Amino acid sequence: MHALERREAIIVLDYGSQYSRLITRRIRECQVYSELVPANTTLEDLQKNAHLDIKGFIFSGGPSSVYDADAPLCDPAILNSGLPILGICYGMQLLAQELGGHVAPTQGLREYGPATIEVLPEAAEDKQIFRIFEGISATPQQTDNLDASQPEVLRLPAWMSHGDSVDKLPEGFRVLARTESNPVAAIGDARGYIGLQFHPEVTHTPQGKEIIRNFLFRICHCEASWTAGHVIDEAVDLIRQQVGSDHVICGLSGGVDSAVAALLIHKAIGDQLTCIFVDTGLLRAGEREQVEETFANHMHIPLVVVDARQRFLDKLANVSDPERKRKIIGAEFISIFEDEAVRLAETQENVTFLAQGTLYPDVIESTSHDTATTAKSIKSHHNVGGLPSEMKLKLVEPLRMLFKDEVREIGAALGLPEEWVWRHPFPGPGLAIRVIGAVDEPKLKVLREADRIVIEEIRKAGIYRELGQAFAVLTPVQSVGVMGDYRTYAYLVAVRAVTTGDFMTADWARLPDELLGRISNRLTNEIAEINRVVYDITSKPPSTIEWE
Ligand SMILES: Nc1ncnc2c1ncn2[C@@H]1O[C@H](COP(=O)(O)OP(=O)(O)OP(=O)(O)O)[C@@H](O)[C@H]1O
Ligand SMILES: O=c1[nH]c(=O)c2[nH+]cn([C@@H]3O[C@H](COP(=O)(O)O)[C@@H](O)[C@H]3O)c2[nH]1
Ligand SMILES: NC(=O)CC[C@H](N)C(=O)O
Ligand SMILES: [Mg+2]
Repeated sequence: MHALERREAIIVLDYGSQYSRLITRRIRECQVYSELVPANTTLEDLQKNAHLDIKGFIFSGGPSSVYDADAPLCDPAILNSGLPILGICYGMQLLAQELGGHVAPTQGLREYGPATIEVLPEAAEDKQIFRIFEGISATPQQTDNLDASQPEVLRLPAWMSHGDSVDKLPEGFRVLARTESNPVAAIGDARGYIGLQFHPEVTHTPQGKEIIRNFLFRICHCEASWTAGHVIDEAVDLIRQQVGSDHVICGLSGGVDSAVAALLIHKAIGDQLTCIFVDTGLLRAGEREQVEETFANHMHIPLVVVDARQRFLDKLANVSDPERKRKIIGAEFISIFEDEAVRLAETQENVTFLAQGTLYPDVIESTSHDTATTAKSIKSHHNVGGLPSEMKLKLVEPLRMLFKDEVREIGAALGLPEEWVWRHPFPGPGLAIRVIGAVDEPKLKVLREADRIVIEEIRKAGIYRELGQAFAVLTPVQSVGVMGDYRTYAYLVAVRAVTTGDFMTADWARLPDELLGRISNRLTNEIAEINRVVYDITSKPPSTIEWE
């Protein structure tokens, strides 16, 4: 076992919630180290990890019901460890049942989505138990909606997703909050056992992060000391351990993720690294030149540029199914990396690793490759679910457990130029998944031009940084127009701009009318193949950010 530095940790037991890893991520945002482990992990297993100084546990939500015969439980030694435990949703129900309470299907309304919890004023009487809500208040906006005749009740918006409820408390517990339809929305006892029926880890529970902070700092007495510097040191250690003296090639795309992956690997193994940038022909206007120039100026790592434009176009000819496109592109990338590894092997020994800037959202939406979860597959991101089943190179993915904003923070700490840190993500399959349907060079040309105009106008309006992503989509729809008294029959382009923090959920951006007008004007005036422009006003969910 590698000797990692011993650090305070909160262990999250995963009962299968979509949000399990969001919990660990929220904890890390509070600068406390956290690990997600399968629900059947025992205290003894955990104690074998010398680097963990466990300060408390969180039981996640999950799809099961605790009274089912096959419901996942927890190691009794964890319950008896004397360490604080926060149970969320299923986790609260489990905690309640295992400590002698009772859980049953909810009488009356089940709760899915937004709800309002009322923190009971009498709960504040016992300061020890009330620590989880200490110092929490409604925002002025939330207070505006309050009933003035009941000023003492603290009402907070919260995200709910449950059909079971705790109907009998374990001994020593008291109810801390309720909702209109559920008398037990939060419970606690003096030892630091807390149950929340709502999800504090999602952004739809605005005070959720404060509640998690209370658990970490007031109940578990953690110190806020886990920083980007630690994450870097640890990643560097793990890379050295995994790679040894072998040579790594790193797929570099010009995006922030692969740049940060390359910097981390370079820090770990120096000149055992070669970066490879593939010109897929599916890139945006000027992108190749830009990547070459920025890389030469800022990174001191050898870069190989592969011109694979024709290869990709040939493979994609007449393919219109989005999943097939993604799989073809994923396989082509790998085949190119393997060819390059062979070429490099003429001058380097043991070229055995391929590094990618894969992030957690790529992993979770692609498949349940992540052993600790059972989430459903949405689309095959080319670098995860789109990978061929047999690969000659072994993967190094130092960012696989992180979210975009965490990667940006690490990039900044590693000295990546700000311009690069804040670049909008651009998917590896590139314009191929923004030309809806079959891809060919004439369509790519139209879209490349459209994309350039959209981004140019957004930068001019000074709102590039505020947006998570912005781009144009070339639809296969053609419609009738009139230009200079002529009839036109040309393409419909959709403009998409979203705001998001972690790219797991996103909202459509409320772009100013004038900006939308200018974009529409320029697209139709400057590109003959376009005579109609629409703006995409769907959030994710139910849509995704990309159209394919
Ligand atoms: N043109 C390319 N050449 C080489 N590798 C690429 C290319 N495009 C994508 N990749 C590889 O696929 C991975 C995933 O791509 P993805 O677009 O998610 O990440 P990124 O480009 O590094 O960052 P961002 O999400 O900010 O665009 C990259 O980290 C990189 O390893
Ligand atoms: O490297 C990538 N390979 C892919 O196959 C891929 N598909 C989507 N994306 C990017 O992932 C984020 C979420 O996108 P979706 O909401 O469309 O799933 C957004 O930032 C997308 O641009 C990809 N990135
Ligand atoms: N999201 C959850 O954790 C749900 C827990 C439990 N299955 C319920 O419906 O109440
Ligand atoms: Mg990219």
